[in-house]
Amino acid sequence: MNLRIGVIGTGAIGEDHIRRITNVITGARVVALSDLNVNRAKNLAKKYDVKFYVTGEEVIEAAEVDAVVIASWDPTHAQYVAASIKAGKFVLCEKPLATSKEDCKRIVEAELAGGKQLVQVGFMRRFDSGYRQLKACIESGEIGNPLMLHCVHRNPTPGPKHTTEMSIKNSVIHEIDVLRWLLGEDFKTAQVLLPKSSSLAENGLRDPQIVLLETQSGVRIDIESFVSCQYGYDVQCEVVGETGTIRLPDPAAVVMRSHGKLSYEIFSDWSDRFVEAYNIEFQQWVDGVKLGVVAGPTAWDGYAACITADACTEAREKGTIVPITMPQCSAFYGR
Ligand SMILES: NC(=O)C1=CN([C@@H]2O[C@H](COP(=O)(O)OP(=O)(O)OC[C@H]3O[C@@H](n4cnc5c(N)ncnc54)[C@H](O)[C@@H]3O)[C@@H](O)[C@H]2O)C=CC1
Ligand SMILES: O=C1[C@@H](O)[C@H](O)[C@@H](O)[C@H](O)[C@H]1O
Repeated sequence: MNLRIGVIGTGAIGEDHIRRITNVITGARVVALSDLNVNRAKNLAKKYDVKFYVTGEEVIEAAEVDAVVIASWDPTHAQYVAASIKAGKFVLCEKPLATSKEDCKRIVEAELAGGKQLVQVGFMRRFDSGYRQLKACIESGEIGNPLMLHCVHRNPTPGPKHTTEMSIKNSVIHEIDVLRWLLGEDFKTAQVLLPKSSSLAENGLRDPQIVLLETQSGVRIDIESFVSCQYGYDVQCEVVGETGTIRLPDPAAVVMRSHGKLSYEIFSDWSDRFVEAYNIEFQQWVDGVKLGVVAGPTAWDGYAACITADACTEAREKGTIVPITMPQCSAFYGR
């Protein structure tokens, strides 16, 4: 039987997820949706023949909704995740789980109190075949212990309300999660360096930024965040180990020799670059929910990422290295 899904937030990725659930994956269908942008949401409801609700809470509480997808703006996630837990429904919340560690902590506590894992966070890079290959290679011991990671996260242009803080809490949060998963350990310090800002970064945005993280075992990581790089969407990751290095592969692309140049296309945003990862993420989420389990990054992972992102914000504001204190993870989250 199809899992009946309610979607909250039908902007860029919300619409893409509706398309994905309807046309790409199996075992689920969208039955309800809601968005502050009523016209857009109603048009989508009509296109996909699903019920429109005025509020996200109504979607969560609707009798016909088995599970919820949250794809509204970052600061709205915490309230909808909390309402989903209260309603006892599985929920896939786009990243970040919340915009502060305090909100994440409340979510973790509510889930613990309910006694059942219901929350998955949309850290889809864990499902990307390139990152999976990196993880398998690290775990094989082929390059020895990882010592340093060099990462790049570039977007052509930022969204209309993008802030200096969001470069980390909305964007670099992907690296924070996927590197924590890749290395199997938490971080112990954060520092943020602010190079000369691009003249194309508007409204006082500090861009680029360099995030420096140190893991508990001493692995050093640098992440370049550049949200107005202009030329395309570019995600890179190199792991330097004791006996070799490995690098995240770019997605397969046609190589062109023409007009005296050798070239291949660079994607313009996340939706194409990680399309396979989103598809796998959603298929596994649906399959897991039907079995009554969360099959991806948990509320605890969302909490751990947010603690690290908050430390980065503090480090940028203070201009210092900030220690990261990770609370003891409950056995409930299997760690
Ligand atoms: N995993 C990933 O790679 C990606 C994740 N995201 C995340 O997905 C979320 C949505 O991002 P986009 O689609 O790019 O933004 P968007 O601005 O295109 O869409 C967000 C939608 O949420 C709606 N909304 C805002 N507050 C609401 C509320 N209280 N109730 C219902 N609807 C509300 C807005 O009207 C808008 O239509 C964000 O949290 C973002 O961080 C976005 C892009 C990629
Ligand atoms: O999650 C995403 C966006 O919200 C964010 O703004 C982008 O920087 C990321 O690359 C994308 O994956």
